[in-house]
Amino acid sequence: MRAVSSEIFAPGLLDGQAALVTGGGTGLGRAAAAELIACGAQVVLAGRRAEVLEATAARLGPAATTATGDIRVDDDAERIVATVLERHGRLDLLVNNAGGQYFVPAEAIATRGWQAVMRLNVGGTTRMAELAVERAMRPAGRGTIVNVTLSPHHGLAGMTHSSAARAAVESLTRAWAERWAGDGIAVIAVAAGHFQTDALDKYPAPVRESVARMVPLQRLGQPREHAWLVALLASELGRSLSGSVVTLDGARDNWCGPWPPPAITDDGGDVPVEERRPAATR
Ligand SMILES: CCCCCCCCCCC/C=C/C(=O)SCCNC(=O)CCNC(=O)[C@H](O)C(C)(C)COP(=O)(O)OP(=O)(O)OC[C@H]1O[C@@H](n2cnc3c(N)ncnc32)[C@H](O)[C@@H]1OP(=O)(O)O
Ligand SMILES: NC(=O)C1=CN([C@@H]2O[C@H](COP(=O)(O)OP(=O)(O)OC[C@H]3O[C@@H](n4cnc5c(N)ncnc54)[C@H](OP(=O)(O)O)[C@@H]3O)[C@@H](O)[C@H]2O)C=CC1
Repeated sequence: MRAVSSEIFAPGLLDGQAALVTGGGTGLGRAAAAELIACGAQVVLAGRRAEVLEATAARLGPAATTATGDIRVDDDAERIVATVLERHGRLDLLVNNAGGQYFVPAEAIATRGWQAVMRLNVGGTTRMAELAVERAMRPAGRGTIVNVTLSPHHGLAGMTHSSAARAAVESLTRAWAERWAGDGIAVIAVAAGHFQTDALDKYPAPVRESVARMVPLQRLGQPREHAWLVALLASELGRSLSGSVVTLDGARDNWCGPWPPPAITDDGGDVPVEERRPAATR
């Protein structure tokens, strides 16, 4: 019996599927795992901290199990994928969600910091994708990989190392989609804007306090919204979206300052609208 059903998808949308969600113990990964389970999938949560994974698995119920490891370490990455196959005999969906960075001005990024961000976001994501394809998806002739990246795409002050890393992942997404199409494998990137997860607590106070104002929608994204998109991409529709970067960001990509821009607002704080020409001159 299904413990919790999806709020928006038909029951059984992902029945029989086995999914691996890296970084599945927290935030966006946990929300994605919960929605995949609500749609009928079995989910393996991967991450470095066993206790975090176990707590999430207990919360999500018997369809969730765990595999501890560091996606940057080849032996760990191999063991995580092997665990999924031993447990379920298949891997239909890899959500490459584990990733991140630290907040720092571009000119202050140390070489080791740049390398750490690249190793996690590009190296770890690449290795997990390769292993999923080699060990499970190509032999099965089918699979879907969802790579979580970052919006805005026009550069993000304080996270330029991550912007560069995620641009690389989006480029790889397009290349993999083309390369693996003949193997029945779909590859899609989800460029997440600013979402309300516990991870935001680590950012400097002025960033935390103003981040929602940088989103034209004027609020942070909710993890369940991201999770719905991941479930949709795991469905049949994901196959024809292969090679795409789907941006889920409340229009953040379209504006790079606070919204509305203070310089153009009227006394009430609203964006002014131009006057229409008189009807006779239109
Ligand atoms: C003004 C413009 C405003 C724009 C505001 C936008 C705000 C947007 C916020 C919302 C968007 C949210 C996006 C998210 O992604 S939230 C998810 C966040 N989660 C994570 O980041 C988790 C994963 N992150 C990490 O594990 C680490 O950050 C890291 C990627 C660095 C990997 O850690 P690792 O353990 O490999 O690295 P080390 O700690 O060993 O460090 C290696 C070197 O990295 C440098 N470093 C690391 N941390 C810092 C720091 N806090 N400050 C400065 N330098 C740092 C450093 O060079 C390390 O080398 P050394 O140890 O030799 O010093
Ligand atoms: N929240 C937001 O606004 C946005 C988030 N994103 C991205 O979405 C993803 C999830 O973010 P969010 O949930 O907010 O943040 P979290 O920091 O909660 O998620 C990161 C997850 O990845 C895991 N992880 C980190 N490094 C490794 C590693 N080397 N090997 C295995 N697992 C690892 C962490 O678990 P553990 O430490 O136990 O290993 C954690 O569960 C990240 O890629 C993030 O950059 C993108 C845009 C916006």
